Parts: sequence; structure tokens; C-alpha cells
Amino acid sequence: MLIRNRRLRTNEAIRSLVRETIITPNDFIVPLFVVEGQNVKEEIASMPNYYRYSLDLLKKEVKELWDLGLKSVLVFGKVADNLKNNKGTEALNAEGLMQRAVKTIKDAVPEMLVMTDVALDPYSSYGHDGIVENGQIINDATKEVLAKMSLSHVQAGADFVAPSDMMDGRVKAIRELLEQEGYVNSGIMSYSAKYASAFYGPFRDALDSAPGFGDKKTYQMDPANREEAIKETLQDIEEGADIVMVKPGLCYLDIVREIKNAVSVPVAVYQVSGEYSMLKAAAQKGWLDHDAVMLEQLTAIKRAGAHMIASYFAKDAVKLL
Ligand SMILES: NCc1[nH]cc(CCC(=O)O)c1CC(=O)O
Ligand SMILES: [Mg+2]
Repeated sequence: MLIRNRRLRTNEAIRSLVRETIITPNDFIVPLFVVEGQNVKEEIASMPNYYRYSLDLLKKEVKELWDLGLKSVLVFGKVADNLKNNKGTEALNAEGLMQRAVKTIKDAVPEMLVMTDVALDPYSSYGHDGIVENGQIINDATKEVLAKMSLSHVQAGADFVAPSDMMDGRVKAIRELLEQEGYVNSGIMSYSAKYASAFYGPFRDALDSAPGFGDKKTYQMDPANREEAIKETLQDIEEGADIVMVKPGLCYLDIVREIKNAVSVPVAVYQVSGEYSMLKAAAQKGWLDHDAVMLEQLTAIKRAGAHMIASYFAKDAVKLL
């Protein structure tokens, strides 16, 4: 035997010396759900140990994240039903929940990198990511609203906007408006290859944003497609995306690797709500070792080519590192 692969696995010292992928707090973007009210910390029913925070409690939470070494957040607002309409006008309200959440976070921890989700679904009476006309989700009118929404977020202090809607041409519309208004250093993390996934179920509970009719298959990608993901991603880069994203995570690691090999901008992966809930449920039943499986999954996502991971496990993970 000239070659024995097991020599490099003999003990933890040699294993750690040859390890190719290491998870650190720098890898994470922490999703945050915010709601109106005072002193609210509500657990999301389908996401054990994950919460919606009112802005007063959000301060404490972001300080805690910062102290754990987590330096980036991605904010989602749960909008009251009476503020929803077809055009999502509440999304543009300079005093809206999202805009106040951004200011709250920057007040609490000025160095925290604040990213905001840009899509109409939490603001839409139809629960769709775009404006609806005759049962169709209208692309071009929607991208103009998304650009204004992005401007409103950066005016509130957001560092990056993260369009998650999958309308065609919205990155260009956003980039042009931000440039025109002088926000030349505000970034765009585009959800470039976002699949029409059933793994988003718990998130839609968290924000009460499930589509009121139909599904999202006319704008989000077919899980069966691979080449289309490359096309979508290259297009977003041409339109000015600073960071591109693949979403969900685990089922799409082949896509992550291909995109990683094809582009030279950072690639983010969103390990989505359903991926979180699945492991929490199995762990609650005692069927899986929560911490070991969590770290294995995060390592696999990074090994596949993720430069950064938006994950509900961020806090759990860094506490173990
Ligand atoms: N457009 C909104 C949005 N932004 C992020 C997610 C999903 C995140 C998750 O499941 O954790 C969704 C839901 C959807 O597209 O229906
Ligand atoms: Mg696209």
C-alpha cells in the first residue's frame, strides 16, 4: 500500500490541519422578522425558537448578534392587513415598519450591515411579489415600484437592498434609480436564482404572506432547471448586482457550485425557513442530532461555493464555534 488516505484522518489534529472548509461568524447573514407593537417577541409557530420582534426588543437582539460576531442582518417586516393593497404602497412609506426597523438597528449598532428584503408580497393584498392585473403578475410596473422601495430603504439607512421578487429587469431599475439619486455606494444583493420552492412555507407563516391565489411559478424558477439559473445570474450581474444568490440551499448545491465556477462576484446562499423547520422538527423528536446536522449542512453549503449564508441557524451555529 503506497497510498493510505486514512493517514490524514488519524486524529483531530491532522484532520483540522487538512480541513478545507471552516465555518466562521463572518459567513452569516441573519434574517430578522419585525412587527409593530411594544415588547413583542413572538415565536413563529412553524419555526421553533425563531421570533418576530417589535422595534424596542429588536435593539437588544441586534446588540446580542453583534456581540456574537454576527455583523450582517437581512430584515423582513410583517405588515398589518389593513395596510396591504395591490400596489404595495405601504412599502414606500418613509415611516413604515421596515424603514423604522432599519433606523432602529443603525441606532443600536451603527456598524451592523443592514440588508432589506425588496418584494411586494408582505405588502400585497394578493400576497404576490408583484402588482396583479387580471390574475397576472405584471412585470414592468412592478420593477418601478421595487426601485422606489429600494430607494426608500437606502434613504432609511440600509446598506444593501435584496430584491427577492424575480421580476425581469428589476436589478437594472433599482441600480439606475440609486445611482441617479446619489446612492452610489448602496449595494444590491440579488436573489438571482430563486426557485419556486415549497420550502418557503414557514416563512410565509412568519410574515402572513402566502399567495392569496395561485402560486409563484410564473416568476420564481422551476426546480427542474439548471442552465436557466446561470442565465438569470449572469443577467443580474450585467444589470449591476454586487452579490448574487441561490435559494433555497441544500437541494440546490449543484446550482451553487456551477454559479460559483461561472461568476466572479460573491455568491450568497439562502438556507430557507423550511430547511430550518425540518431539522428543528426532527431534533425535537430525537431523530437527528441537531447541532451535528446543522454544522454538517452549513459546511456543505459553504463547500459547495457559498461565500455567505443567510441562515436562521446563524446564532445557534456561532455559539458552537
Ligand atoms: N419574496 C419574499 C421572500 N423573501 C424570502 C423568502 C423565503 C425565505 C424563507 O423561506 O426562509 C420569500 C418568500 C417567497 O418568495 O414566497
Ligand atoms: Mg432574473
